[in-house]
Amino acid sequence: AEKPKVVILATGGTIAGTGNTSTTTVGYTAAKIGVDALIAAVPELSKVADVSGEQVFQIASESMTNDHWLKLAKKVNETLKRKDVDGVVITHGTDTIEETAYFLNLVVKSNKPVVIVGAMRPATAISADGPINLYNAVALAGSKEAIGQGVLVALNDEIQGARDVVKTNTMTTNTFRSPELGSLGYIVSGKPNFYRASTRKHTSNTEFDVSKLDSLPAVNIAYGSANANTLAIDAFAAAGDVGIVYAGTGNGSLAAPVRARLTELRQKGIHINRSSRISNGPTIRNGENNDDKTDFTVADTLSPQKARILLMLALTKTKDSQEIQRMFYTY
Ligand SMILES: NC(=O)C[C@H](N)C(=O)O
Repeated sequence: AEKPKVVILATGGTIAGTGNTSTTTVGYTAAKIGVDALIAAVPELSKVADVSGEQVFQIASESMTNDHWLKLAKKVNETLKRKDVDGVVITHGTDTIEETAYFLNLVVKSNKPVVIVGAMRPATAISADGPINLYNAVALAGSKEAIGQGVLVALNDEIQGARDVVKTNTMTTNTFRSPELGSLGYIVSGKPNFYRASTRKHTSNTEFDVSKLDSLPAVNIAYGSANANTLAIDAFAAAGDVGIVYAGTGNGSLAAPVRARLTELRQKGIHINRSSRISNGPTIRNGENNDDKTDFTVADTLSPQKARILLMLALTKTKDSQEIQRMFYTY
């Protein structure tokens, strides 16, 4: 049978990183190796797909920006439109992999597989995880099973959905988890096994279109703690942010002075989304906070960093809080 055609779009990260010695697993340099060398290091790729590579960026993913995302999304959409392409793999740093995955999950206009992959150990390390992760990602991107599943993250033999995946450990290779809601499946000897699917809309079924956008609305995240003050949110408002995601304590709860100032900022037209600094459970509307009265929205189970993405995209479509809240329950 003919092999699937998979394009690897490389963006940098530790998967393309090099250290001084084979035992260097911290203090290495990310984003050093080009896409051709990444592919050449895994000759087994040719068993599962016809692969070609393209270097899109060469950065550590902590430096990923909205502009990078818009360029990458356009590149992915362009690539997936090609009749001679069955799926795309994106190599990426792990620090913001979950954010890029969720952004693409909302703006890719295709049912063809998109798989994002990274590594926790640099390419030069003993037992580097990059090569097996890349092999699994290519196998997944070329599979029939991955069609229509939304953007997927594949590391450590696991398949995670873009919406729910989180980096949960700063250094281990099993860092990617979808806490409580669960991973989607496993890749066993290059064969994907799916056990569940996301019920939230994604890719071809969203209302977002970035094809004509060259920037995204300014939205930043402020973080709640004991002794919270309004310095960060005041600075965001002064800088012209049109939205603020507040990573509140507990169920997105807000310290009294923070709540008062956010209420004023909402009245001035800035959109306020309550999320939680807790990594599990939904931020619920109208709990201790009367969101109907303050006209805030809540993030549901999205982390603050993913709520920022959805709020930016929502603000490209509407300024209406009820509409935005609907989107938070849809995607
Ligand atoms: N493991 C990694 O890829 C971390 C690196 N700082 C990055 O995100 O690019």
